[in-house]
Amino acid sequence: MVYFLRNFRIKIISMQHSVGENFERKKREKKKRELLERNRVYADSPMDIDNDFTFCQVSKPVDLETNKLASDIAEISIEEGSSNGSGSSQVTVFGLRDGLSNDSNPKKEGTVGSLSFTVTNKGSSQPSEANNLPVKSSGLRSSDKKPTVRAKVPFEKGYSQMDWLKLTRTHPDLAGLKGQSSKRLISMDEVRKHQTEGQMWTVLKGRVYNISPYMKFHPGGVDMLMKAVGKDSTSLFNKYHAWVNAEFLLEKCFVGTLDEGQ
Ligand code: HEM
Repeated sequence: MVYFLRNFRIKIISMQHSVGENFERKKREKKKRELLERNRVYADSPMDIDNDFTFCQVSKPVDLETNKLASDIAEISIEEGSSNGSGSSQVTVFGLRDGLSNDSNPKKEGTVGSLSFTVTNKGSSQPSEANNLPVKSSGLRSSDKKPTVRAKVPFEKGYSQMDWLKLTRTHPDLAGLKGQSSKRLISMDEVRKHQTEGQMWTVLKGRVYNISPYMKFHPGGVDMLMKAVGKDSTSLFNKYHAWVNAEFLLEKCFVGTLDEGQ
């Protein structure tokens, strides 16, 4: 009896096992069917469905043709007025590089992300006010412009801009006024007369300075600054460095105001 009961229990347990195994197998098959179904939907996906993976949406590859076109554009204008309300804009291009400017199809359409656009090649023609397009004075690309030659000269020991600032704080009379007031009008004739060692006058933006003490401190060199002596150097100054704060640098060299009436 005991033997029979034990056998019966073993049978029940093994049945439970096979039912459990069946259940597990069916579960696995269902999962596999689902994966196969997904694989059918993403048929052109290079992913291997037998492996564990995460689905991710990969955007379309960047249009290399559009990129190439963009690198060939010399100048571009976007006409907001011609936007057709569907997020598309009219882009006018000036001066495409050689080869592209003779394109038989001067109009190109394309999209970048959600932006769609039409590119109209105007060849080498210059934009003009006549056709209501923005005008660029030279029509040259910035890379075509000649770089301004920097002619800074190395300063002698003791003649740095810091040394100059120290001197302006300590020297009692850099302008060489010898007690005379700087609140007076100075004629151009008088400026011309001051071209000697220690008294080198120049006019800058309507103010007269004695630039003699600044000579050796000038970062552009003595020779350059000598061109300013005895004359109005405003245009020369602006040509080389309109950004320089001469009012501050030459504050202690101020001798008077130019009499513009003469
Ligand atoms: C009259 C008052 C002037 C003052 C206070 C002055 C001051 C300066 C300063 C502070 C710099 C350095 C600029 C920088 O580092 O960016 C400089 C550079 C230079 N200055 Fe003057 N300058 C004067 C007049 C002139 C004049 C009249 C000429 C030309 C005839 C000239 C030619 C130059 C040149 C060629 C450089 C170096 C170029 C460069 O840094 O780009 N400067 N000057």
